[in-house]
Amino acid sequence: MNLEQEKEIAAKEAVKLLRDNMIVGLGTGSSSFYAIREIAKLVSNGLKIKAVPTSNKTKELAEALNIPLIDINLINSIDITIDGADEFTSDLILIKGGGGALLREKIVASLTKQEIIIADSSKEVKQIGKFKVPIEVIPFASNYALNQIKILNGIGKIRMTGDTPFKTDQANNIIDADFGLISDPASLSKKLNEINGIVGHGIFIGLTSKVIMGKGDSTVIFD
Ligand SMILES: O=C[C@H](O)[C@H](O)[C@H](O)COP(=O)(O)O
Repeated sequence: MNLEQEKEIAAKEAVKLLRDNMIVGLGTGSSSFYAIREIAKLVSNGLKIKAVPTSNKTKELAEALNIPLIDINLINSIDITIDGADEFTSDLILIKGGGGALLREKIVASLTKQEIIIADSSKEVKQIGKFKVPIEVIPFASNYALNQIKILNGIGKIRMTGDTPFKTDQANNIIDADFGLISDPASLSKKLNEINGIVGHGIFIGLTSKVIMGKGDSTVIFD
């Protein structure tokens, strides 16, 4: 079983939680895309949902697959979201944002009653931090934020696409920051939130209901 198959197995398990009339958050990334494909099949077989995408890429995919969407500003809560992660611990602390979608993902997760994370078995860690923390910053504050990250003992680098800075859906920059293994994610999360110009970061704490991890040809649940 390879990691792609594990993502797919986890995605298939997660979509079993969908019911008629739910508002469903759609994650971003390769694991989420397996789930979106499964959701499209259920919709074409009559499942009645409305979906909120976490990125422009996911929105395009959902539209192409005829999944009905709803504007996030017309709703006050989301019943269930299926999203991926770059790292997770057994106590449901995550790093997200490898694809740059962390800000909308965090907002959607904050509105969500049941946040389901799907992952392959390579994403499980004892302590987060091997994967660099993605941090979204307004371009005006990029250098300031890099210096503030240094004060927090992190080494930040602006994410590039070739020769130009990667741009998020909000036209912001991403700083990928190496803090080593993070012993106190809550404290780091709070400190990053306090830096002016940083609009979001990829440490997710207290937002996840359940991780469904594909392992071999079955799933392991963390909740
Ligand atoms: O910005 C991207 C998201 O946080 C993804 O959910 C995360 O990077 C995991 O992506 P993948 O499922 O492709 O490993």
